[in-house]
Amino acid sequence: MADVNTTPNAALSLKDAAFGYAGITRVRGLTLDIPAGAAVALIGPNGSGKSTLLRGILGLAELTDGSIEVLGESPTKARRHIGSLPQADSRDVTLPVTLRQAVTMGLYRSLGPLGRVGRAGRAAVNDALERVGLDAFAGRRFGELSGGQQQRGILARALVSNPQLLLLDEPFNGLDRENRDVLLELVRGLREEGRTVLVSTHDLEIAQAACSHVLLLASGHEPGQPGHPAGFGTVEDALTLDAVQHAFHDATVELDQHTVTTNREME
Ligand SMILES: Nc1ncnc2c1ncn2[C@@H]1O[C@H](COP(=O)(O)OP(=O)(O)OP(=O)(O)O)[C@@H](O)[C@H]1O
Repeated sequence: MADVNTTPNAALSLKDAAFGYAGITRVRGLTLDIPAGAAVALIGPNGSGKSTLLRGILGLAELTDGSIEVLGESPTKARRHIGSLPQADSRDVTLPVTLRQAVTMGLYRSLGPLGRVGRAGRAAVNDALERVGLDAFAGRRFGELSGGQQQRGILARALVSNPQLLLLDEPFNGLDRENRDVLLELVRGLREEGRTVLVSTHDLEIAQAACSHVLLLASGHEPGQPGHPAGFGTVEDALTLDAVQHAFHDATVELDQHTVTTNREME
């Protein structure tokens, strides 16, 4: 098991990095090393650039300034070691396939679309389904599963290739308590295995319950200006009322042992 405090390797290294689209920077000023084995909660108001940063790590948003190394490589080269769960509104859940087939698609990057899924591949699919607690649903049509089950299924697809780095974009949104607890336990388990996890969330309880580190992003001072970091460190050091208030500037924030609420942005 990797110890996040002593692991010298950075899973992710950003130096004054900025990301955006069509030459327009949407999040900037990112200088940080994320230790291998850390679970990082990515927290910030709507539009502060959380998804853009996650897409930048995948090489899907443009690096408009600075530099980035992912698992010691460029984002594109590192992609084969990354499992990702995109935000719910960008997921295609209409595929006419079973849950097992949907999860098997997570192996295609290593096999190629025409490659054969051998015994090891089938075992990996079974393991991934078991991890998210959906082995009993493997033969169901994906579209017939509940929203929470679909979300867990997509997570199984991200896990099936045994990725070193997981990027989860608001995976807890809209989940009921049962689905949320399964996911929370899973994030803890991934971290214990020494994988690195970045999870964007509006729920500070998740940061406190499952993450070792937190990266707070604030939105630009004027509409259209890029987001920027408002704090990075261990959950104990960086998840302070001051830092959260800075990230959510004009919002009223309450931070207690379990929740942070603001008068906007967070549900
Ligand atoms: N594909 C895109 N093309 C151009 N601009 C984009 C694209 N995706 C996001 N943006 C813009 O980038 C900025 C940051 O958006 P992003 O989705 O990264 O924020 P976020 O912090 O993830 O917000 P939310 O909490 O609402 O998901 C926003 O101004 C958004 O309009």
